[in-house]
Amino acid sequence: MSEPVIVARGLTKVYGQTAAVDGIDFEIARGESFGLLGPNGAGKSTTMRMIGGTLQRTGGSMLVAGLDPAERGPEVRAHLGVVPQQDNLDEELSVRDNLIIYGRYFGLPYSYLRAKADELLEFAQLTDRGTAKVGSLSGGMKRRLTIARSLVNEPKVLLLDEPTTGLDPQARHVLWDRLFRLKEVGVTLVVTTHFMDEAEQLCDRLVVIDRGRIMAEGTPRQLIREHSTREVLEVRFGADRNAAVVAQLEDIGSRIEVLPDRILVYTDDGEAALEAVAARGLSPITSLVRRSSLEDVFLRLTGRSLVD
Ligand SMILES: Nc1ncnc2c1ncn2[C@@H]1O[C@H](COP(=O)(O)OP(=O)(O)OP(=O)(O)O)[C@@H](O)[C@H]1O
Repeated sequence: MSEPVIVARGLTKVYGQTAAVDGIDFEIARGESFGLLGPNGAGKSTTMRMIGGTLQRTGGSMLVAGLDPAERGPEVRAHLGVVPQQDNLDEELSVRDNLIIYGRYFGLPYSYLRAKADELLEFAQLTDRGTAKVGSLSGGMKRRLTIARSLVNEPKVLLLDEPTTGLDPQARHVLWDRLFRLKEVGVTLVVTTHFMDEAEQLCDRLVVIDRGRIMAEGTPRQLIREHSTREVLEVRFGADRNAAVVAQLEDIGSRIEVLPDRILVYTDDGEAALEAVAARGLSPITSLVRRSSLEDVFLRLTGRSLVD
């Protein structure tokens, strides 16, 4: 790995009796797109806030661009763009003024900010909405504006906490496209998400995090290869028949998972597994063969689904 831009060692945050983040280690390289994938409450936002220096850790160490955010918060934040989980734009101001006023917090001059705002509006595909009040924008537009705003000080590292939660599929794809562009010009992206497709789309490398601990680390492909089979056969029999059929499915794949609404058969050849199910005289209500995903990795590691 090239020289890491973020290094965490034994990073810990304890609230009362609860460890929200329980001694985690990770390194993020410059230009890398790094993900923290985990369900609600896993400790992702807490980790992000410790990186950004807005929350004090209770243990371990952390360096961001060679500086400790606990001691040098303002300097660290000058290197970072921060996109919080909830948009905190000023709804009463215009789209353009949101960018300019945010830039003033960094002490940037108006002459610079006027030109920068034009560039960022174009990046966010909001040029024709520059004078509109933020309150009139759609959720996807607000999200793009929040990202544009985070870029006003030209940060080399962007922290994105659940960037597409609450957006419809089309708005998510537009946002991913914008993030790809940033990645192309060398911005380091640190993304938290509980969407496995988002992690697969955006992240070069990720950690799977659950209850404040790292369960696994690698590229999406490595994680799938190490913790799952090539394919998965999903069959639905109806909840009342599940128990009766499970015993007959057990030796078809290398592993099975029984979820409330379906049974997952892990196998390298889903079609062959489906034929084996039919050969036993079992007829599922629906069946589907698909590639293994990070959701399967999470299920394997924790016994639970990413999204409740
Ligand atoms: N101020 C606080 N006081 C006490 N407990 C907290 C506080 N903030 C977070 N926690 C707890 O720490 C754990 C991790 O929370 P965190 O917000 O980091 O999770 P997350 O992975 O970001 O999930 P989400 O996607 O829901 O934000 C949770 O159990 C949460 O209840």
